[in-house]
Amino acid sequence: MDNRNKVHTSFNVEVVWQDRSSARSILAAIVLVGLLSARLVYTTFITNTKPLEQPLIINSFSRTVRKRFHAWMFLFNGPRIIQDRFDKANGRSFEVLAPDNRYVFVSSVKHIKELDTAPDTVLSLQAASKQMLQPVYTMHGFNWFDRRGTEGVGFVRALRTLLTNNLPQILPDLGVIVRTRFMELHSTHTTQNAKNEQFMESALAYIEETLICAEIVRLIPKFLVPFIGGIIAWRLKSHETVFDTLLPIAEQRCQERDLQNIGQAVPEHADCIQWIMATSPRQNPWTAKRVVHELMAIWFGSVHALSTTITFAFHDICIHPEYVQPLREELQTKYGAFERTGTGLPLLDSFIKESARLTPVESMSTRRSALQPFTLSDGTKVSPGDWACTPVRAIMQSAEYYPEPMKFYGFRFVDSTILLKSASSNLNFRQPVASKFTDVNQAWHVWGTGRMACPGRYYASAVMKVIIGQVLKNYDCKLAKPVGPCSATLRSSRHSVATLRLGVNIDHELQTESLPSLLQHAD
Ligand code: HEM
Repeated sequence: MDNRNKVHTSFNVEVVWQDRSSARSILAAIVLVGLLSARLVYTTFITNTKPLEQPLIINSFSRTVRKRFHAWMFLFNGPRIIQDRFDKANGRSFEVLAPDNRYVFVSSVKHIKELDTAPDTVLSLQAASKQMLQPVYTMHGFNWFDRRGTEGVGFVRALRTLLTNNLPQILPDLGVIVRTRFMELHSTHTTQNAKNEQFMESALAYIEETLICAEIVRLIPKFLVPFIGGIIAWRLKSHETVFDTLLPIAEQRCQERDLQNIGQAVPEHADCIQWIMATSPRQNPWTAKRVVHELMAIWFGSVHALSTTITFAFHDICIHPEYVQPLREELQTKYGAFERTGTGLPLLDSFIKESARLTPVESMSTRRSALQPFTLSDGTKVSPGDWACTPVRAIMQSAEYYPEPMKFYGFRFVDSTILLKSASSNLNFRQPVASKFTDVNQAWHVWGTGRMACPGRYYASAVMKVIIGQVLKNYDCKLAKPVGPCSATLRSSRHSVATLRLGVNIDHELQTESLPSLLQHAD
């Protein structure tokens, strides 16, 4: 540990929106701005203009333009707009407009329950995810059903139960992979050790491409979607590579499944492909193509939020260095037990939770797209196509649930029996009731709410502890650029733009590598 003070060189870990993709992102942004303007003109002048004989035409026109302008502003300033409306709403439901959507935000226990108990044929998470990700164009033609359960919800058991139960088998390997990967980063300067480098590259690019391209498809006028979406799908290569690489594996597994059904002995596999297959509908088992589509959707859902949350946690480690020592002490004494069980490390758990509370990836949670008209008990209407959702960031930063809500207290969630000897009162600041990062309740919507809360959260939490734990144990961490923004906003999401510098006791040159690639290796 002492030699951390002797650091004389460092390497950079650049996260999420990285150098090698920035050219692509800029190009996409230019295209996007062009499309935005086209859509603004289209919606303002074509779809919203009233007949000329109407009185107050000028007023109505300027109102429409103002409304459209605010809706477009949501793309660049979503979290602030949601916060402002939340502050004014005083616990009532409120509306936010985006260019392509009307969002109805609810934050009371009663209204959230109404969303959770609405039938899947009326309010749909699947339909909201489909609009958000445009999988037909970004995920190799995956056209999932709007209605939840049409093809089973086996993936919930696969992730919530089977994946979680297997954490003790997965975590030790994951720890080795993370350690090795970081050692490679500063010793060889290459990333050539993956089994299939092209697949790994594509699996990472696929996340960024999905985000950017789904955004374009959502914003262009509807009649252009099949045409432009088709071009995008054809131009994107990463989703094709991911699909083509996984398909033969899934085909082989399907063959093994068929052989097993007629009583033949087949190899055993303990991985997500197998669990997804095992939990697919018995009557109508999924084809290899369907299994790969499911994996691609889960891959997107897991990597994006996970890697960004980890990055923000690293950012907080850099700007709150007083937490490093107690976290290291906990890791030294308790990491082994955590690896064996997949649970534990309460200080690190609380630190990550506090980081996610103050810098959540998302400001909107529990998204449900209305398939049929829906009315909340206060009379607020959610029309087909509108979304009902919760203002997760605003709730998590509300004084109603969190004392001194805007202050970072890394250990505020730990049990009061785990008091730190010799720690300042800052470090010992506690919430009235202890809680865990994986909890789901009225004050904590990071994983959604109710019956559809994220089934991958136990895995996500454990993976974060492995990665952050390994870095804390072995490296000093600081921001390469301490001043300047650490994130960029798109709609209601924040994306990290931070660069971390990890100090090690070896000479080497600067190198950039992305955090999500660690996760690729873990897979
Ligand atoms: C920090 C990381 C993550 C965050 C913040 C997150 C957050 C969420 C949220 C907000 C939802 C929607 C729940 C609702 O609307 O009520 C969700 C659903 C889901 N998540 Fe996660 N998630 C994360 C990681 C993961 C991982 C690692 C996996 C897979 C291993 C995963 C798989 C899923 C799936 C399959 C669903 C859909 C559940 C359903 O339809 O019932 N997530 N997640």
